[in-house]
Formats: sequence, C-alpha cells, structure tokens
Amino acid sequence: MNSTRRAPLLAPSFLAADLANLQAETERLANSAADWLHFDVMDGRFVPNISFGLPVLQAVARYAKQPIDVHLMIEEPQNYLAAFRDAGASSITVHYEACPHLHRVVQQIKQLGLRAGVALNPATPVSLLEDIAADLDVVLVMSVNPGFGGQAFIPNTLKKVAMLKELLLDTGSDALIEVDGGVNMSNVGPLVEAGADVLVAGNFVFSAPEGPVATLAAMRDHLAGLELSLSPSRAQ
Ligand SMILES: O=C(CO)[C@@H](O)[C@H](O)COP(=O)(O)O
Ligand SMILES: [Fe+2]
Repeated sequence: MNSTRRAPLLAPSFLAADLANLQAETERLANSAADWLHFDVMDGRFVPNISFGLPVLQAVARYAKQPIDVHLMIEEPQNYLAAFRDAGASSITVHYEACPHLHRVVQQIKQLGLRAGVALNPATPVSLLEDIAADLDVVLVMSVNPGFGGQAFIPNTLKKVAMLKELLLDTGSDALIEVDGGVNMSNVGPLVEAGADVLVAGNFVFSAPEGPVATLAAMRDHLAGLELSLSPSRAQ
C-alpha cells in the first residue's frame, strides 16, 4: 500500500432512503460521516427501473450540506447535463455503455464546472477506459448490475478495482475509484485495499437498525482502523 493514499469517502445512496421524508433524510445526513450524497437517476430504458430525477434533486439540494454525486443510469445523458447541474449536482457520472461519444460528454460535464465520472457495468472491462482515463475525475465501478438497490456484491469487483488502479497509474490519471452496489462493512476493507476511494452504500446504511448516521460513523471507524497509511482527501 503506498503512502499517498487518500482517505476513502462515504457516499450514502438516496435510493434506499425514506423517499416520503427526503427533507428529514437529507438533514440527518448533513451531520453524519457522509462525504457525498449519491443520487441514482434511472430512466426505465438504460436500466429496467425508474427512480427519480430533476425535481427531486432540486428538493434534496435545498437541504444538502454535502456535494451531490449524480449517477445517471439513463440513455442520452448528454441531453440533461446542464439541467442536473442547475438542479444541484456537484458531480455527474454517465455510463460507458450509454455514450457512443463518451469523450464529448465528459468534456461537456467538465465545461459545466462539475466533476466528471464514467461508470462501468459489471461486464464492461476497465481496459476500455484507457484512452479517456486521464480526462476523468471519477471512475464508478458497478459492483451489481445497475437498476436496483439491495443486490448482492459481485466478488469479481475486487479484481476489477485493482486492475483499474493499475490502469489509472499507467495512464497518469488521478481519477477517484468509486464502487457502487452491495457495499457493506464486510467488503469496504478489501475494496479500499484494492484501490477504492469512494464507497457508495444504500441498503446497508439506510436499513440498519441503528440508522444511517450511526452506520456511517461505524463504517468510518472501521476504515480508520484498517491500518492503512492514508492522507487527507482532495475530493471534498
Ligand atoms: O446505482 C445503484 C444501483 O443501480 C446504487 O447506487 C444503489 O443505490 C446502491 O444500493 P445498495 O446496493 O448499496 O443497496
Ligand atoms: Fe448508483
């Protein structure tokens, strides 16, 4: 483990929050160990589910204290980038599989002043990012098939994160590695050891009997106890 590691960031996913009480959910996360708020947008086309979109993001952003990390699981995301920025996004991640003109979309996100991310489905190899890695702020590795919360973590993700870490080093990219899907206390340690910088967690955080604030604090403590040599993150 090298000595320039960044402290991992925690990003609870609103998909698993109480959607009937979004103001309360956002306010209780404001004073938690959450570093980013993860916001999953699904269109019923790119993925077989529909979640929420612009007006809900606008509502959450009114109460959010942390940056909002928007994960677009939609076709033709290029048509909605400015609208998501205006609604409160700090970062936008689009799917590799949804973008034939990925380089252009990434530049558009950056021109809007946002952090630009690209997500990979479980069956999409990291090697496909070789020519664009240096342009990215975030690579999101899906550790479940996108579309639903509460699925089981795909174990091959650990190998994939390690391969991505190598690719980022080889291409001179300082992109953060974000992992999304089935993240819980038993896999955050191995994920961080493999190279993960941002850990998205939905059901594990919101369904815990202790509630999200205590669960995020426990995750933070667990990560701090892993005896990694970490330095403060640049990614707030
Ligand atoms: O993007 C997605 C699902 O497509 C995720 O962000 C989920 O919302 C994570 O939820 P859990 O798997 O942690 O319950
Ligand atoms: Fe997500």
